[in-house]
Amino acid sequence: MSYDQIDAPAEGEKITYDEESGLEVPDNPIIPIIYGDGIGKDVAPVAQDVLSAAAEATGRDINWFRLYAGESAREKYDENLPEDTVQALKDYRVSIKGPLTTPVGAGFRSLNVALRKKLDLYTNMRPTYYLDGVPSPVSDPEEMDMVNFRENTEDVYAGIEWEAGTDEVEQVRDFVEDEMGFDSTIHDGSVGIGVKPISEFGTKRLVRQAIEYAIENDRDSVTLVHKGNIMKFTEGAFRDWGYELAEEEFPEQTIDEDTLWEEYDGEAPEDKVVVKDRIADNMLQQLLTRTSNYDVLAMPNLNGDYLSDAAGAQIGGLGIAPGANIGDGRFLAEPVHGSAPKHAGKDKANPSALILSGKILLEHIGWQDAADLVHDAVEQQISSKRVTYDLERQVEGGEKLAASEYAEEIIDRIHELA
Ligand SMILES: NC(=O)C1=CN([C@@H]2O[C@H](COP(=O)(O)OP(=O)(O)OC[C@H]3O[C@@H](n4cnc5c(N)ncnc54)[C@H](OP(=O)(O)O)[C@@H]3O)[C@@H](O)[C@H]2O)C=CC1
Ligand SMILES: O=C(O)CCC(=O)C(=O)O
Ligand SMILES: [Mg+2]
Repeated sequence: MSYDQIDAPAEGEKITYDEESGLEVPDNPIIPIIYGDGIGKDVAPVAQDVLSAAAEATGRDINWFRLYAGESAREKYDENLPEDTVQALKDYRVSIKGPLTTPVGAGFRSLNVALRKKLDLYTNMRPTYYLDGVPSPVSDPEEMDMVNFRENTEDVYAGIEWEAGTDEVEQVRDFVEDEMGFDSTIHDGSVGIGVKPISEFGTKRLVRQAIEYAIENDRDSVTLVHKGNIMKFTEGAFRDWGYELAEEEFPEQTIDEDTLWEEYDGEAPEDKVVVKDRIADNMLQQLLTRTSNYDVLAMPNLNGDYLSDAAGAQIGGLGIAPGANIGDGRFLAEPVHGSAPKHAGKDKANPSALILSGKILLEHIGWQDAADLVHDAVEQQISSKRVTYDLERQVEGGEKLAASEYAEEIIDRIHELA
């Protein structure tokens, strides 16, 4: 396998994939890593060290393959997302990345979204769970144990939009008003117009992953989160296709909420996953008021983006909220947070979100023992109150550590726990 400006590590083997048997993972895999922009450059190298320590403590060896995107790629390649990077992510299948900055209002489109689309990583899975000792603005943060499945390739993130003042936007306006009959719906004068595609295919493969996850992990419910009362033919269709998929493909394993009450008096049998739906604005308050009623959530792209940051705030904030992008035979771990430019280059941002994203990666390749070590070491470290600035400011008696010091102490704990 040859690339233009990068070389794969000389040591290590490739993770391979077969549609029938899934991933084949050697004990010395090559795993690509993109450090990312902003705080990515602070948290990624130290998270990498923590994950290497967990692998070594369980008798394995990760051979990291550094790839470039965003600022680092502009320096090396004079472009944002080189073909080398995309090709290596495809070739090596299981990877991890830090955050990449996207300019607001103008400039290039999101490289994070581009990667998800180019690799067809159609699900963004963001688990939100409580770690002992984590400070939280709510009284019962331990009630939060949700896994968000966010559709990753369509919705308003498809990037189909036209800028105010262009010929294109005026053509779209004419089409919408004159040919589609929405006369007087759009205000006169400057306007930007976007398109929100939500497909049956995109919805069903996302909801399928969410239901499969719920079944495999013994979860109680899958909630479809949508704004289908207003956006009837996009988010409303998302809800309808979600229920349809559950009925078509999981008739024995799922029941809907009506059946739950009519046949089971609100107590679902142990072997059934309840499929229900909530309108998105209500869901955002239910996160706070009825936290323990929710388990696995499945939703279109924008709802999932908003909801995962809001849920993360309840369990300590973006500094500890992990995630991963998942497709068929491809996986890219990535925290919920962005590049937080104002904290960049100061060795202060919390690396836990990226470390715990790496924990999802370890689980994905079947290294549960290494994943457990990472989880336990991070939890112990937070309970010790020796934490990064974001948690220190919320913990009584906390001591502030640099990101690198915090990660070193986690590595010491991994060695002690192993
Ligand atoms: N997947 C990706 O790569 C993502 C990229 N982005 C991009 O990142 C850029 C910045 O976005 P922005 O809206 O500021 O959101 P960010 O998630 O980057 O940061 C928002 C705030 O969250 C807190 N925070 C985030 N990460 C950490 C961390 N690791 N440790 C401690 N605190 C943290 C900080 O809060 P405080 O200052 O209060 O301490 C920070 O100011 C944008 O260009 C955006 O497009 C955004 C989200 C995801
Ligand atoms: O790509 C970006 O810059 C932002 C994306 C984002 O907020 C997310 O995926 O959570
Ligand atoms: Mg986001």
